[in-house]
Amino acid sequence: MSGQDWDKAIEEQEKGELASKVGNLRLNPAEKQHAAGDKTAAPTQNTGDTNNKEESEEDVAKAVADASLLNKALHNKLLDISETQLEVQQKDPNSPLYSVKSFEELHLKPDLLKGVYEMGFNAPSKIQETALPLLLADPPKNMIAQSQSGTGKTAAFVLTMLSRVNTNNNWPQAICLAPTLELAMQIGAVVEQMGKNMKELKVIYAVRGNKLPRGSKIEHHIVIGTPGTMLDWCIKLRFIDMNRITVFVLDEADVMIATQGHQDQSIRIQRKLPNTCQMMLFSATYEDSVMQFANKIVSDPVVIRLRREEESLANIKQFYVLCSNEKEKYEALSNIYGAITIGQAMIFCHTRKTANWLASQMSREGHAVGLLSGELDISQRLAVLKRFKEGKEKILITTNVMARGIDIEQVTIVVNFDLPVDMSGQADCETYLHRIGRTGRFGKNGLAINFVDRPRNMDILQQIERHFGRKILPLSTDDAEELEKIV
Ligand SMILES: Nc1ncnc2c1ncn2[C@@H]1O[C@H](COP(=O)(O)OP(=O)(O)OP(=O)(O)O)[C@@H](O)[C@H]1O
Repeated sequence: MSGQDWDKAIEEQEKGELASKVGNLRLNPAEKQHAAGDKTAAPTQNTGDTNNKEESEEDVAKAVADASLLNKALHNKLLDISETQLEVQQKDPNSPLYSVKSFEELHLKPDLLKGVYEMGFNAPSKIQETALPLLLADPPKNMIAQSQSGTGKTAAFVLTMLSRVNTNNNWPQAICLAPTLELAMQIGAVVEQMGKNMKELKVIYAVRGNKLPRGSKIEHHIVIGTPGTMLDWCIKLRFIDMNRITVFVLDEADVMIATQGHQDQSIRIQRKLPNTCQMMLFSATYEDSVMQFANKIVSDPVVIRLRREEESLANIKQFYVLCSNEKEKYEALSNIYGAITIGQAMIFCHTRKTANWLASQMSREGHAVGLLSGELDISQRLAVLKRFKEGKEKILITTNVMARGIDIEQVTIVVNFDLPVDMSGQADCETYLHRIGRTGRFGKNGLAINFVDRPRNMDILQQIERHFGRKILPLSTDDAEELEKIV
């Protein structure tokens, strides 16, 4: 098969997988609203013009939101995070922390507890154990919670919203903000599933295109939406009486801050809420920029962080292989594959062209290869990622752009076919950490192999070594015995 044939074959294979695999990504707001008993118009796509600056910011925001959506779709069950550490910073020492081991201990409404069990949740996840007693406490606690995707954050705040709304009162009591329509719809799906036994419950989506007549008063208990439309509904159109909101959730704060407009709108909404309203903010990362934003949104919070090993390189063995050109790199890769048993590998290339070429070469040699490339839309990317996750392909070849922010739980080896560099050609250490952090998760030992085109890339490798203060050892891929020793 030629490279091109192969590209075509994989494309067809990916498309074939789609129908069965990505159903729950194709969320239809109209259906969701119908399911929630809503009679309002279905949202449509925005066709408004944007200027160039907004477009580029939107591009970044879209990439970040896409990654988040893919992560959600990939993590359809809880991660095994037994070796992560939970850190809780609490401002009020008079209110002791305690954690629960069962949902019964939370004294939920019977209909809600039934919904939780019907979702197959037997016991709270690690973050839920600690967060839920605080979130459901009286008086309510404000919270900033950070933990990676798939640890149960969404379920925690949805449970809180559902616990706090009184369905006898036909007005909005909980507002939830998400960065995109798709992410808002995903939250809505969890609300509807968990609250399905709460017969009177009504949910509405404040998202682009969902137009209500002027002068409307919303009677739904929970409003989920994106900052722009929510701001209009709350302030300009006054569909919602802000003084009656008792719970405010801001999800995916790290994705939200990719757009300045979203930040400003979120802050303006939050300012209109009463002091008594419980505020919560969730994020998958804990960067300074996220925390600065979080502190503007949530006053006097309990801060919960779930730390994972990924943030350190301590348990990852790092090597480099000197090569002169791509052919030599390919031979080195073949030697590694010939000498050691590799579970699953991720291989990072600098360009789409190299990734395509490498995928076709490896596939020709009989390897089961997945290719995450720039041509794929989000559903296709999900299909590739799912196949890899399910072990149908043992090798995933990708470029930086595609893999950024996507959370693949465990691979045995990461190969930097090309070292990560920034726009100015300098070492991109943050990306390096993100790439190789995919191996060595949860305290297991990981392996990272860097291919170095001499001599220029040696300098980049040394920059990475200096940055992390860790030696990257030379490796000769001609010596099978030496190769065996590295695993
Ligand atoms: N206590 C639980 N028991 C079993 N499964 C759970 C529990 N809590 C959540 N889950 C499931 O685990 C998966 C991840 O949960 P959730 O979506 O709440 O995590 P998250 O941290 O918000 O991650 P993401 O940002 O990817 O959505 C979901 O499929 C959810 O249904």
